[in-house]
Amino acid sequence: MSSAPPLLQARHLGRKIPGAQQWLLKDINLQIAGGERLAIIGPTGSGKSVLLRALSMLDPIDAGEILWRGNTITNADVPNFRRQAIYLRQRPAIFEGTVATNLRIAYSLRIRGNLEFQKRRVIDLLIQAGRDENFLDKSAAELSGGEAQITALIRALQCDPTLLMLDEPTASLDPDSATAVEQMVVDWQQADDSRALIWVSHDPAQVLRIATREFALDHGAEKE
Ligand SMILES: Nc1ncnc2c1ncn2[C@@H]1O[C@H](COP(=O)(O)OP(=O)(O)OP(=O)(O)O)[C@@H](O)[C@H]1O
Repeated sequence: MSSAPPLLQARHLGRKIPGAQQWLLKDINLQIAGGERLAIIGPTGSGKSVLLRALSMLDPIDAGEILWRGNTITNADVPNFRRQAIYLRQRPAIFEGTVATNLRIAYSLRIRGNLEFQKRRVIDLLIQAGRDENFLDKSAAELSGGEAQITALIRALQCDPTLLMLDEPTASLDPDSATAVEQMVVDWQQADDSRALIWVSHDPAQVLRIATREFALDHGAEKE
């Protein structure tokens, strides 16, 4: 029986403080396959965000390698990787205009040129996140932190990634909104078993609700 390589894999991954010798991440080995929802957990300052940024190829690494579907990701592979693996930081980038402008903007990016804005699907996602169609006309400048997170998340989901990497996506949401957003993301993953999710969280109750597996960090290394 042949087994497919994992979607994303880190082998002996290390990252130092830029310009210094001190390690931020040390000898990280992890992998995630389609169908999985991996929670990265650990105390404040343990390196969760640094790890997610490294895995999403946003920061250079100083040791080891990152593989996508079994192949090391080279600079030339990054656009293709970004089409399939979307990373969302805790405070998302929001552009001028309305929420709708922000959702349409994903399609103006060359790497996603074959996709079209699907209003019905967007409205369904908004409803799932506890908003409605009127939210599309809201000025982006007036969005709260939590509303910006919802906007960025829906912008990512409508791009049909294979892997979604989320850094505390509910950090600015009230408990009800957070639960709704958790369910929206879990539903997205469960709709297709080739999809996978990495979710940084420091909330054990949330991890129990969303994750199929955990990866615990402590001082930049996997917790024993
Ligand atoms: N570029 C950098 N230069 C120096 N130190 C850094 C750099 N980036 C991150 N750090 C440090 O690395 C440690 C881990 O940071 P990180 O943001 O990954 O923590 P975290 O586990 O996500 O914490 P939190 O739960 O508070 O979000 C912190 O001590 C942080 O100050």
